[in-house]
Amino acid sequence: MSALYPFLAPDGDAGTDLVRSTEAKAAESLELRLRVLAGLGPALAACAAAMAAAFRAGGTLFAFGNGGSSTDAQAVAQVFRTPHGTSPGVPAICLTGDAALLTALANDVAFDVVFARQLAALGRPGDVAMALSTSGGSVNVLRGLEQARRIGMVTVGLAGAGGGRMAEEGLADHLFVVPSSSVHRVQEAQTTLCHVLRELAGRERAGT
Ligand SMILES: O=C(CO)[C@@H](O)[C@H](O)[C@H](O)[C@H](O)COP(=O)(O)O
Repeated sequence: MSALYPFLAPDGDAGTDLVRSTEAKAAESLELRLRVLAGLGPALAACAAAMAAAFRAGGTLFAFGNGGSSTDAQAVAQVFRTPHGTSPGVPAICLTGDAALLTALANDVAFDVVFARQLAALGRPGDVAMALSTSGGSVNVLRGLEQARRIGMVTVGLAGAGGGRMAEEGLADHLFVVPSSSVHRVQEAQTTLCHVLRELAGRERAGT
């Protein structure tokens, strides 16, 4: 019987295997998150301070990514916009929420520019671009970061798998690499990093 997931323990070997593999994944996920957070403390604090300064000056956060990272970018925009205790919400927009716009840009221009073109239209110097990618190599994400830098935005990159081109090309002022080649483990750890950044930036902004 699993302590973590008793509902996953039907009779028989298949059920036992499922429980074991689920528990192994949960343990791997927890260990990775703890390791990442332990190694990135000062970098997270520096990034949160830069984000808080941007928000104090009226800046907006733009989050973007593909697939599961698109879902995570939507969660980022929601969690930064929502007030938490004494910390007010900040302007935050996810660049994958508008299907009409995304499909028009992809169909009429190119999929590689779906984030860059939106940032060209909406971004201002001092805004914050947060790019999420598990490979660090999605071209539309890299083009988005390039555009954000051209505008003079603060660029934040979350990548896995060694950081990929996002790391090689130095496209993020604040880069957080999750050392795993598992897309799912990377996404789980990135979600945690985003929540920590929101909390630290909120505290920094509130001066607590
Ligand atoms: O999330 C999953 C699988 O869980 C996929 O949808 C995954 O996000 C997609 O393959 C993305 O296109 C991968 O892009 P990236 O993370 O390498 O930038």
